[in-house]
Order: sequence, then C-alpha cells, then structure tokens
Amino acid sequence: MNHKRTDYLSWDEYFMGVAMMSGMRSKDPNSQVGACIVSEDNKILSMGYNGFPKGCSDDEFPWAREGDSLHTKYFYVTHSELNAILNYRGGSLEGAKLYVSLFPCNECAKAIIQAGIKTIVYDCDKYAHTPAVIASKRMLDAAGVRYYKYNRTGRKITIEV
Ligand SMILES: Nc1nc(=O)n([C@H]2C[C@H](O)[C@@H](COP(=O)(O)O)O2)cc1CO
Ligand SMILES: [Zn+2]
Repeated sequence: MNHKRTDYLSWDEYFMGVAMMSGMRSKDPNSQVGACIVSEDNKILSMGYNGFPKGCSDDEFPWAREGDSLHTKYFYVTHSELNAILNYRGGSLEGAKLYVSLFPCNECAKAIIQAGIKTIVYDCDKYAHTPAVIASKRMLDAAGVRYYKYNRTGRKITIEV
C-alpha cells in the first residue's frame, strides 16, 4: 500500500462537517446551527453554535418560538456565527471564510462584514424569504462578501464517541 487514500474528506466536507458537528452542541429544540471560521490557507480559527450567553442558564431562559417576546428565545440567543466570531481571540479575521449550516441573518451579516470575513459557505437557506435574510444579502452584496451554497456530496460521516 504505497498510494494515498482517495476517499479522504474534501476541504469543504471537512469544514462544513465541523460546522454541523458544532451545531450538535446546541440546546435549541428547533434549529441547531453551527459555524466554523477558516483562514485563507485552510486553518480552522474558530467555531460556534447557537445558545444563550454565558451565565444565562438553559434551564431559566426560554426556548419558545412564540408568545410574548420576553418569553421567547429570540431576545436572548446568540447566533452560531456571532459566537464563532466572538470565540476567536487570536486577532484578525480579515480575509477568513465562514462555513455555516444556516444562512446568516442581518445582525450576523453586520458582524461578518465588520470582522473582515470575505466568504460565506452556507448549507440551508430556509429563511431566505424573511426580511432578515433579504437585508443580510443586501449588506453582504454591498460589502463585497461572497456567499455560495455548499454542495452536499451525500457522504455519511459516522463517528463513534
Ligand atoms: N443564521 C442563523 N444562525 C443561528 O444561530 N440562528 C439561531 C437562532 C435560534 O436559536 C435558531 C433559529 O430558531 P428558529 O426560528 O428556526 O426556531 O437558530 C438562526 C439563524 C437564522 O438566520
Ligand atoms: Zn444571526
């Protein structure tokens, strides 16, 4: 056996796989979102998933989607993309790529642009019709942030832990 393996993970499978696995940490009962930030030379810089800020207990803050706004998750949850940006303590994210399992909202788009992230690879775009995502794309387009949909290869990755 002196030939290299041919069925190794591609860069995109690897980074989207890491983003998706990060999303598996989320306690959100409806949407588990994961993000992975990668340098221009394919080094993983940071990861994140959607959850409440430090000190805001999952047992005390609400995961509800509907009802009085103070009793839904939306005021409290930090999105995976923002968590990934904030989790990075190493300096600049200028020129980095973001792999994310769900298209970024307008608030995360602002943080992505201001952090200097230049490319977004996303998997799902289930909220494409919402004002938050339409506004997000408007800002990303204006700022010259490139985004493209991840091409699923259908590969099943099974890890026994
Ligand atoms: N890009 C995103 N990244 C995220 O981390 N989220 C989080 C916020 C919520 O915890 C959840 C969306 O909840 P739901 O409305 O699908 O039940 O995903 C949401 C979006 C959508 O723009
Ligand atoms: Zn967001």
